[in-house]
Amino acid sequence: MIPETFTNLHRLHNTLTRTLNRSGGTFKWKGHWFANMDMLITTDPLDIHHVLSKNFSNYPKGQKYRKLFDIFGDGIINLDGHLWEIHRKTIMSLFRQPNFQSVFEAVVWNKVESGLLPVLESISKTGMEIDLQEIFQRFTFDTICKVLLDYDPQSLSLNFPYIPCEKAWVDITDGMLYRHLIPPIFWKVQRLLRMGNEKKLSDAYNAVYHFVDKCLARIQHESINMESEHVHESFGLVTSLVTEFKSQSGNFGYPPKNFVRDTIVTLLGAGRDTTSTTLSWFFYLVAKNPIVEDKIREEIQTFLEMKVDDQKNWNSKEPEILPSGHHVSQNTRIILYYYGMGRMEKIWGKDCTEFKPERWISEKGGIKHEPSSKFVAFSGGPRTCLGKDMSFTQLKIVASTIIYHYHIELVEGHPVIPSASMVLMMKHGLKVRLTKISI
Ligand code: HEM
Repeated sequence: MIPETFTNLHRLHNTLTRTLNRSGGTFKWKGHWFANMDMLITTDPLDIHHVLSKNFSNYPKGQKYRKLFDIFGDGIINLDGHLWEIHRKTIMSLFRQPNFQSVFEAVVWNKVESGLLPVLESISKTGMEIDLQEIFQRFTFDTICKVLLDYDPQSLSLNFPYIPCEKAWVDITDGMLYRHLIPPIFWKVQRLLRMGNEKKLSDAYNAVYHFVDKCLARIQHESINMESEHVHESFGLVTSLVTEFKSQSGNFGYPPKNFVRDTIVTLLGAGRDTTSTTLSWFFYLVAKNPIVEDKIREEIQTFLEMKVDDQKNWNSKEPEILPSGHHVSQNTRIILYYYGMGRMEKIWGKDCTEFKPERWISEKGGIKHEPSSKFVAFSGGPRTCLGKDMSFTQLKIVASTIIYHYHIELVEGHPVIPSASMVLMMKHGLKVRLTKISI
């Protein structure tokens, strides 16, 4: 049953969403006794608010989560309690440094000019089809590496170089989901024997660690050989990470072993496929709705003339009853089902599956904001995504650059379906043809 579920994940999502729509948004699933995997799947905004915000302290991620996402080690995504608080404050204060946003913007613009536009220009001239998803994965990999590690691997170049760490993330996000779908005992045995999905994961982990360790060794080497007053200017993030950890942790003292590596790997993982996948689905929808493409282009033009935005697991520490009336205990794995949430008639109305960007625009013409318990793409409560602003910067710059310069046409007959991965990438990529717009 599991391998079939895995290969037909998009059908599973559709069936699950239909069932949730019929059952009022939440249902409980009793797993096999040997798997110890009872599940409560919910799309109910009140339950989501309860778990993520109101009774946050009763829903730590726990050891099970940490074992599933072992690639991130002691990175923020795996932590609970006091250590999580320190990591959160540390990363927040780095991302909120006065010049951080402008440095990030500069990195993104630079990649647009040195990588994205030359590649699109060259491909559009030949009239060949391209996989836009791959372009976005390479783009976001280069920018996140540059910001975190002060190193641009230039994976988005005309010769499309093979960089093991860049490719490894696809195996990691697929493999993580596989671990979620099978009883833990199975993947643990596979890991012990280094076979199947676990062999692939282990190779992918090694590729990531090798890349990150090499970059960190270079930073360390260069910082030793540099005049102390220049260290901060060049290697801001890694150096500041340790300094900031010490200041945030008070008497906690020195960062744990592997602190820098785990943090960098976590931020690489958090920052790459999330943004590239968002861009891929955005362009898929835009290409299917040319009127929207035209409207966006018109807006960019006006703007320029004037010179002037998955799913998660939680366990309950103490048994309790959720707002939807469902009882949860320590053995209930709670799935906050984000895919289904975006398709719930109860939340968004009968037209919830139609592409209507205007639903996000208020009567006065501004952006209509929804509470994070309803629009949960960036999570909510104390664990809200820390890279939301970064990803919006990147999404806006890339989307407007491409729409301004090119008309996008989907390659007919190419199947666009979600892959079996933690971040819902497109299984076969997004094959398109580009036509240059004469400006
Ligand atoms: C469209 C892009 C993005 C989406 C949809 C997104 C979504 C999310 C979600 C759903 C979570 C909660 C995960 C969980 O609790 O298990 C999260 C957490 C997080 N995200 Fe993002 N993210 C995006 C981009 C980024 C970027 C670019 C970064 C920065 C490099 C980033 C950094 C983080 C961090 C550090 C956390 C952990 C917060 C915590 O546990 O306190 N994200 N993100």
